[in-house]
Amino acid sequence: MTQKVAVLGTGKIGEALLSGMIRAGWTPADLLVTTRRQERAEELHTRYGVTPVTNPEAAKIADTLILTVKPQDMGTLLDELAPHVPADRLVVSGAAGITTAYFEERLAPGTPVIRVMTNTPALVDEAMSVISAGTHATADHLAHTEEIFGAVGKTLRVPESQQDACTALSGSGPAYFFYLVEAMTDAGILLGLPRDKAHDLIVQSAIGAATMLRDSGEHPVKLRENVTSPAGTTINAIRELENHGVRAALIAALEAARDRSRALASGNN
Ligand SMILES: NC(=O)C1=CN([C@@H]2O[C@H](COP(=O)(O)OP(=O)(O)OC[C@H]3O[C@@H](n4cnc5c(N)ncnc54)[C@H](O)[C@@H]3O)[C@@H](O)[C@H]2O)C=CC1
Ligand SMILES: O=C(O)[C@@H]1CCC=N1
Repeated sequence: MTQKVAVLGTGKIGEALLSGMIRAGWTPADLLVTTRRQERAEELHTRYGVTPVTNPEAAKIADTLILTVKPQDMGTLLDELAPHVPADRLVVSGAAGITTAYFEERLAPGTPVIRVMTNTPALVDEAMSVISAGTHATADHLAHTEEIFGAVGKTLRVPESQQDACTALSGSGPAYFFYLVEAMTDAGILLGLPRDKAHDLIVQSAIGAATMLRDSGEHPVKLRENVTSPAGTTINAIRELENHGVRAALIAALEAARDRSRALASGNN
């Protein structure tokens, strides 16, 4: 039987997922989208051939509802949606912080809910999506969700108690790497390189390092030690990173992101 999937609130993450599903072979006719603005709906229809519907129509037609609005908009969406969702629909939330219990309290008793935290590399099929089942979600629901998010990268099942930490690590993770590239490019400027050349050098170094991390099987400490020659250049840079507390800053930064994810769960906007 054909499974229809609706993406409700098709912004950056919703569109990344949708486009990846189509690249992976999903039929656009089986994909529905909801948006707040009519022009956005037309744009998505023109770009992908998917069908724009209203939120209640999505609940009626689709087997799986993927909710990708901002956490702050989830309450309003659910107020509109919940009365229309039959209890046999699978509801997947892609929002930071919001718990499966939050949905279960607002949907018909027994409705299966799954919480997913993906990230923007979904745009290039390199997402990391972490998946947790709510009370009523079965192994089949988990497998179906993995199939959907597997279209845009890797998936990992985690206990829901780890979702806020995963949000801090991989959900927000790409931003830290972009920030690092931005800061290292500034360093290149300070050292007298043109910005475009500095950018290219750093980006290629990032791609090389990421590929080694993924493919070499080596621990990151070993990979870093291999770059760090006795009395060489790298150890001088590492000493400055340690002097400036960069490791502690990263730990504190990710802890702050985790705490913010927890706060979003308690409706703290
Ligand atoms: N941006 C990121 O890197 C990541 C975001 N997320 C999560 O994904 C969700 C979406 O984030 P983005 O795509 O960045 O936000 P976005 O703002 O680009 O997309 C959300 C979309 O939902 C629409 N919307 C809001 N209320 C609606 C309603 N009632 N009916 C229909 N459409 C509605 C908005 O118009 C907007 O287009 C958030 O919950 C966020 O926590 C998860 C992982 C990474
Ligand atoms: O910053 C945020 O809240 C979202 C969730 C993870 C990445 N972006």
